Amino acid sequence: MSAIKLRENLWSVGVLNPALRVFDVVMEAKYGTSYNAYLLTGEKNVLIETVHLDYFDEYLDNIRQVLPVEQVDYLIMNHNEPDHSGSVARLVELCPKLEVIATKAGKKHLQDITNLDLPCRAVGAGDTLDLGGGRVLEFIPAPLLHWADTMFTWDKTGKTLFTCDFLGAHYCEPTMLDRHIHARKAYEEEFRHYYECIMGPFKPNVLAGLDKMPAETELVCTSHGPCLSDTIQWAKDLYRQWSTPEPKPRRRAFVVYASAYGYTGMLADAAARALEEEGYEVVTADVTEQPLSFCAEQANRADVLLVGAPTINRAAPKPVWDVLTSIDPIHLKGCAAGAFGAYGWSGEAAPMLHTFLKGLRYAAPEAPFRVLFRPTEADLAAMADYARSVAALCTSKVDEPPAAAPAAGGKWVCALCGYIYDPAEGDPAHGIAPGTAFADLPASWSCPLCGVDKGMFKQAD
Ligand SMILES: Cc1cc2nc3c(=O)[nH]c(=O)nc-3n(C[C@H](O)[C@H](O)[C@H](O)COP(=O)(O)O)c2cc1C
Repeated sequence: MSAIKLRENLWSVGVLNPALRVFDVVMEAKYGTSYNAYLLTGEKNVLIETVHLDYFDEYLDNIRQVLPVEQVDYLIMNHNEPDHSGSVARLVELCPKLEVIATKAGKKHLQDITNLDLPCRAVGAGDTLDLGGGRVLEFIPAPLLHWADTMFTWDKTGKTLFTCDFLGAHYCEPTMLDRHIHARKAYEEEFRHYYECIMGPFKPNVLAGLDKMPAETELVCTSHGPCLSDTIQWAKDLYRQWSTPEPKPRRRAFVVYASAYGYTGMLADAAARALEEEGYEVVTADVTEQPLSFCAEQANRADVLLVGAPTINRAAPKPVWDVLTSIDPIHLKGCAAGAFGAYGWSGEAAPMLHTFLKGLRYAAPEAPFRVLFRPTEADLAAMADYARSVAALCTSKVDEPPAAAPAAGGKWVCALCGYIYDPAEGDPAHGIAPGTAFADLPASWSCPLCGVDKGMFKQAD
């Protein structure tokens, strides 16, 4: 793909990778992808993103179709995953006077990815870059969309928002414009697939990101797939719909199991009955009868998860693992889980499942529950007790009322790395005196451990 003029002073200089079929190890890419990058020209010339290292030469050719690469003044990195930042080191080699711009977390990622001490300016909310000629870029941090370092860059003059992965899709559109997509249905499916795999784990951040998009945006330049102009509202509406939590009047439990001779199934039924009596909305599924997609969805929406498997050849059978490895572990706060199963002599399955669930950071009882061959009535009663003991560990909320305005004096915790800001201690290493309330920290303050912005902190329980 060559350089494409998108607007006055704005060029697409990214590349297509139509042969890609698997992205980030786990994500199918039926139609390949593009590594998008943009060049803003004027008194100062600005590149936004680089591309995957394998495509650096093509990227360079595209830039050179517009201007000599040595004339680029700034490189803005909205997000530093290596598919976008992979070529930064080579670009800096060619343009030693280039100044790189990223969030504080982005600067750190970039240094860890290039292993170089790059000339990088860290920017935060409201910071701007004056390009001369009346063109000023504004930076809008939008953390965890989908990395800690993510930000949007807003070009008010061109009414263009550079969103990196946000609103993107793995799709090759050679013209780079949504209005030219021929296989519309295929693109829409990829748009959804991309949301589910990349943005889905960060739904609250997606809603925050939508609210940060300037209303007058006319062009959205993403980092994968076509730029959006005609379909901005369509894309925003879908992101909002997919990210808005459904009402949850009751806690949900999912009892999922496999069973060769029905013994583990008997335990599953006893657990489901007990949880129903506890007031839970309960779904039960045998993994050999229900599709993995259904089981994965139920596991991800459950407040309490009970996983059962017989021991088969000293392990739990694969279909059960398929469900467990489909769980998105990012938002399991408050959720509880337990493992159970029938066995014949060695009984490894339930302990293995239990260890895995604890590894995902579910609240879990001390031990799994297992029974030799066919459960007795006493075993079924004990299984019901076990299910209740798991439910007792669940602390997830039901239909949470809108968050009250945070009190100024309490502790705050970083959602990314767990660092706790204690007003009593302050952060003297960064000029914050003991006794400074979180609300009084300057907007430029960031997490001393991982570098994310203040906005990533939540009030500690
Ligand atoms: C092919 C096969 C392999 C098994 N391997 C083990 C094993 O390694 N260790 C064990 O404790 N039980 C083993 N068992 C016994 C089952 O775990 C036991 O029959 C259990 O009660 C089955 O429960 P279910 O009816 O829920 O499938 C095996 C059973 C089968 C059919």
